[in-house]
Parts: sequence; structure tokens; C-alpha cells
Amino acid sequence: MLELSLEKSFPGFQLALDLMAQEGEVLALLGPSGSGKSTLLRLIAGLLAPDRGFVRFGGVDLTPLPPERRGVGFLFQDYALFPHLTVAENVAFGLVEARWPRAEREARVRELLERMELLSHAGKRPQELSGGEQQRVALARALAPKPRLLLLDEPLGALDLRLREELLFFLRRTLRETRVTTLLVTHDQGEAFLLAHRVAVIRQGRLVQVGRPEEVYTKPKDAWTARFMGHKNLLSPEESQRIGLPPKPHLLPPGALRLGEGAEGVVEERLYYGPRVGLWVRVKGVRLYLEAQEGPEEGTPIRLHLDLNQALPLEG
Ligand SMILES: Nc1ncnc2c1ncn2[C@@H]1O[C@H](COP(=O)(O)OP(=O)(O)OP(=O)(O)O)[C@@H](O)[C@H]1O
Repeated sequence: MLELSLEKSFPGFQLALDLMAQEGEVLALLGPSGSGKSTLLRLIAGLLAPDRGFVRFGGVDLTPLPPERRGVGFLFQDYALFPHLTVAENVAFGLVEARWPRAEREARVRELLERMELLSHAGKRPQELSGGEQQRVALARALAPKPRLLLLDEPLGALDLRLREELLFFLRRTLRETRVTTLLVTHDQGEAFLLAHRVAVIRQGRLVQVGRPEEVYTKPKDAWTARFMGHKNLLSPEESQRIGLPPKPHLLPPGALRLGEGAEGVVEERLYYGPRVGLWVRVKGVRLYLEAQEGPEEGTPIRLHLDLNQALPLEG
């Protein structure tokens, strides 16, 4: 089990949080820019010293240990590959450091290059590879010494959309197969949901909510978290009242709205996404969002079925 309780202050920023992860668990740290996600990873890796607190893994206190003695593999955004080494040498780097015998080292590098579909690139230098291939080499390098704990900071960060999607599923399979305890930083809610067993939502250096993706999505703790999870129908007390709810903030989940019998409204915006259409409609003076297979053009009068039983009252 990974247990941590850490405090760290910078001018104008304070991080203070407690967190736990089970052995083999993938835990995503999800939060906006500047919320302290990378700082937390650096504290766990030992690249930064906390003001107070500890990091324990498997019952061992890692806090006093230097980074290289923590058994932690990491992939940081700015942690570039060694340009003068080949792909295979980059992947072998940590194994040489840890003095693995040559035969075992070679077998491990081969195994990883195979899994990462990089075997045909083994002799190339990083600059001869595409961005996605480089990212896979960096991941192989982090996994090579069989770390018990893996820290990934925006592992799909610098990639274009297509490569990002390709690597997302690749990373998902790799993490599931290797069963290494992983803390993964992202600011993309969809990425966190797909990769992680649980997500921890962080805001301004504090833990807001932690739970399975379904829990955090369907039962966000407050309006801020709901919005951050991608919910669009967040109603003020006044808006709640207009559509027939008590005068408190509410979240209407996507399943609560569909076109059909119900209140009269009008389509204000129609967003064509390909497989689905997003519709911003105005009903009883309230702007609401729903998705459908097909949708009427902007300006079309519609009727909206609202299942108010699904409405979730929110804090603040
Ligand atoms: N070495 C440092 N010295 C001073 N302030 C720092 C230092 N490192 C980080 N900070 C500050 O701490 C805060 C959190 O930064 P951090 O990089 O952890 O955020 P983040 O959630 O990872 O953001 P992003 O998603 O943009 O990478 C920021 O306000 C940042 O300016």
C-alpha cells in the first residue's frame, strides 16, 4: 500500500494532502493547471523535500531516502530521452545503474521493446523517432527496472490528438498487464477515467474528492468538481426553482434530459460532433445541454422531457 501525508509551501501556494493507493492500483491525480499535481509527484519521487509529512510504500518509510533508492519509476513531462543513446540503451539505462547482469538486462530490454512495439527501432536514436514512439521509449525506460511504484506526469501530454488516443489504449493495457502501482497526473478527465481505477481530484493543493470514476462523475462533491468532471447542466438556486426543483444548486445528469413530451423550449445551438449532436436548448428561461443521435436545427421549437428525480443537490 502507498500512504502519504505531505505538506509543501511555495510563495503563494500551499499543498497539504493525505492519500492512499492499493498495491497494483492506478490512481489518477486530476486537477487544473497549478493545482499541485506535479509538485505531489516530485515529493513522492524524492526530487523535492516536503516541509512536513511522509511517504510510505509497502510499510517502508521512503521519506528519508534519495530518489534513486526509492524503487520508483518516473516519467516526467520534461524528462527527455538521452539523445546520444540508442532506443535500446535508453531503455537499459536504469538496469545498468542498478547493476543487472548483462543477460538479464538484454532479456528485459527485449521484452519491453516487444511489448511497446519498438523492436524495429532498437538501434535508432530518439531524434529519429516520432513523438509517440519517443513517448513509448520513455515509458519502457520507466518500467524497465520493475519499479514497484510508477509516477507518470502527463504521459500523453505533448502528443497530437490521434497519437494521444493510440497511446492511451496502449498505456491502459500496459498498466493493467504490469500491475504496477501507478500515480498518474492528468488534467484531462476522460483520460483519467479510462486509465485509472480511482481518481483523486485536486484543487489548490487540496484533495477535493477521491473515488472510482463512476462515483466521482455521478456524485461530484460540489459544483466546482461537477463542472471539472465535464457536467454542463449545473443550475443555480434560481434556475433550479424555475424548472421545478427546490431553490438550491443542482446538477442534472445527462440521463435526466431527452427530447420528447414535456416542457416547451427552443434549440439555441446545435453542435455536430459526428456520432452525436450536442444541443443547447432554452426551457423556462434556463439554458440546458443534451446530446442526441440527431438534432433539430437552431431556432426549432422542441419539447424537453426532464426527469427531475435524477437531479442531484450540490454544495456551493
Ligand atoms: N520550485 C518551485 N518554486 C516555487 N513555486 C513553485 C515551484 N514548483 C511549483 N511551484 C508553484 O506551485 C504551484 C503548483 O505547481 P504544479 O506544477 O505542482 O501544478 P500542476 O497541477 O502540476 O500544474 P500543471 O497542470 O500546469 O502542470 C504553482 O503555482 C507553481 O507556480
